[in-house]
Amino acid sequence: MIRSLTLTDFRSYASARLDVGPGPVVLHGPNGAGKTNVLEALSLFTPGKGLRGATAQEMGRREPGEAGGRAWAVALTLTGPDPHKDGGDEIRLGTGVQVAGAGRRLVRIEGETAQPGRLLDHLRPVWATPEHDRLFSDARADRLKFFDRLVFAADPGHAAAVAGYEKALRERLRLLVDGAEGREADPLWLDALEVRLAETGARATVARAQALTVLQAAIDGRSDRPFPQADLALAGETETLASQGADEATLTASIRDGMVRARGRDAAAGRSLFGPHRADLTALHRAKNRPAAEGSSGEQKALALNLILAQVGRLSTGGAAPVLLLDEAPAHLDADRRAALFDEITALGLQAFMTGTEAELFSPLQGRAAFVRVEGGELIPG
Ligand SMILES: Nc1ncnc2c1ncn2[C@@H]1O[C@H](COP(=O)(O)OP(=O)(O)OP(=O)(O)O)[C@@H](O)[C@H]1O
Repeated sequence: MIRSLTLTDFRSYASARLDVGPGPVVLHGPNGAGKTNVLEALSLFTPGKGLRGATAQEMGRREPGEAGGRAWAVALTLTGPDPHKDGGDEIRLGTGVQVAGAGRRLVRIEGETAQPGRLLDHLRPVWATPEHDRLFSDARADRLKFFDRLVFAADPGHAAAVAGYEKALRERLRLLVDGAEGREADPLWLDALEVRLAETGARATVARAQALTVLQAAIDGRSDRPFPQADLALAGETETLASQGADEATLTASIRDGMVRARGRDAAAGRSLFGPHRADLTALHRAKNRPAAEGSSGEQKALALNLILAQVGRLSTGGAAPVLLLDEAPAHLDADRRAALFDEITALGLQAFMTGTEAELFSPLQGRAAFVRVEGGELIPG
């Protein structure tokens, strides 16, 4: 459980601290006050990019006129899994850059530099942002990234498989384009890259298919809630094979084959037109029997929130505690859904950090959440 957050030269904050208890936290304040910046800081405690997908340089505080961001730090104290270990069970996590402009942020656990993947032993932030209001109708690649994040929160090996796949895909395309432009390309290297693509791609496809099954079951188990349910599917050649029960070896062979066949087309197009990176997460609004992509912002938001709540539910059953980060959650939700969301968050008994411009939007949470006013670079209780 998060006990405190400290921000140093992070985004709009010179120095700020927030102490929290076990329940939900509402961050309210005017536009540009720095509410999302707090959620972004919390989102950095998981491998990969944070909630804005920003670089380490962008996150360092800049005064007006300053060209580059400063060195910055975000620190968390957590209470560990043993509630009886009075105070001694505190864990300190930190991230940031020590030199202004550094491209890579470091992660520290108990003061020691650690692999970002180790963060998943302590905390599993899950977030929803206003961008998810168009999740199902926006770009396919963003949707796949969103889904991959849900997959690897429970299956850290998935991130490595996807990263390995993407690296090999870039190298393969470079070779193909070189070949098409008359430069010599090593055929053995091309073969080796496609073997690697087939292995990592098949592993990623299996992990996605398994996560989809678990998430769908979690969504189906939430039929008594006022949020619309989605029927999820993964679209794509390899994904269809996986949904028909093909095992990893079959998927590996099929991707390898597909890659060889796609060489000419990819070289001509200068793009990789075949493979699991082309997968898409599709959703059907069950009650309406219509594609989620056709839904209004509010409908898509409610579907995405239901998916996030299903994710949080499944992560709650084992491993490090999920922490829910909801940026502008009340926007686009009608009063009933808003109240239902707050009831769920309270019922789930987990830490949730929510932002909104008006404290009144969260009035059903009075007495159940800590309210924090964000103003002038400070985090003020109340
Ligand atoms: N690197 C930085 N250095 C200094 N200020 C920054 C930096 N990055 C962002 N900001 C400032 O942070 C503010 C935006 O903060 P944030 O997005 O958290 O606001 P918000 O309270 O969520 O607003 P809204 O209600 O509009 O979503 C802007 O004023 C922006 O100029």
